[in-house]
Amino acid sequence: MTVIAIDGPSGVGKSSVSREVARRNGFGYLDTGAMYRAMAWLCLQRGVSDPGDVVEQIRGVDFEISTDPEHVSVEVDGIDVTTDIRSEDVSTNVQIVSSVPDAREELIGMQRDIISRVSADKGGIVVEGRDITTVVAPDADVRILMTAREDVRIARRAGEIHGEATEESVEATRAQVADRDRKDSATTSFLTAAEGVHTLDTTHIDFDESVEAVMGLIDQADGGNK
Ligand SMILES: Nc1ncnc2c1ncn2[C@@H]1O[C@H](COP(=O)(O)OP(=O)(O)OP(=O)(O)O)[C@@H](O)[C@H]1O
Ligand SMILES: Nc1ccn([C@@H]2O[C@H](COP(=O)(O)O)[C@@H](O)[C@H]2O)c(=O)n1
Repeated sequence: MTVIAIDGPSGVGKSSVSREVARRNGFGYLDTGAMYRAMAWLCLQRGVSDPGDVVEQIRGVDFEISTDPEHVSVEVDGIDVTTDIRSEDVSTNVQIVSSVPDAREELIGMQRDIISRVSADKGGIVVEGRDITTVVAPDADVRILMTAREDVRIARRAGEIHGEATEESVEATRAQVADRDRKDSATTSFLTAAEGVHTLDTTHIDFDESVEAVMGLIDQADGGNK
């Protein structure tokens, strides 16, 4: 069973690269950010923002996340929220959940259960987020911190949202990316690699090269285990 842990800031390419790496290896894929987003969606729907109440919402919810890299989906209380959790409202308010230590403990427990079950079932899993290499799966077989210069990440995200990275779209995206990283830095450490974690700087490499670099690190770890 192989566990690949990938962390990094907003827009660096964690989700897209992790999904492709999972696909190529026949592994499962877990987007932990989608879990925080789903719980934030739930709290926003119910008008809950008090930290104590946030934890209660999470404990009582019926939650499903697909770990199939070919088909990513998220359900909360039987409602498909796959698209809604990507809204600007959720993106700017996700910290109502991710900044609450008890809420994190709940989600980390769920993430560890999924990692054990799916890696046993599929032979491996690629898990991505902000605290996977350090807190959720510090014993993962391969641990990677993906980085890229902030202006490059903003241009990538702007291209994704607006179709192309024009001056206007870049400005509109800048605050979102930088703001989220600043807020997230208060609870998780994803800008510098912890001991034993590989840093993969993607500033000057494209998507395919990033995937190849992760595949190379997996091969390297496999070689070391033989
Ligand atoms: N190395 C790369 N070079 C160029 N573009 C890339 C690279 N890696 C990913 N991308 C593109 O950048 C965009 C953002 O990637 P992605 O959504 O995977 O980032 P993320 O780190 O998961 O962000 P977030 O944490 O905000 O969800 C996507 O359009 C993706 O195709
Ligand atoms: N391990 C993680 C993953 C995510 N978060 C929080 O969720 C937000 C959304 O994550 P995306 O990867 O979908 O951008 C993120 O901004 C964090 O607040 C987290 O705390 N830990």
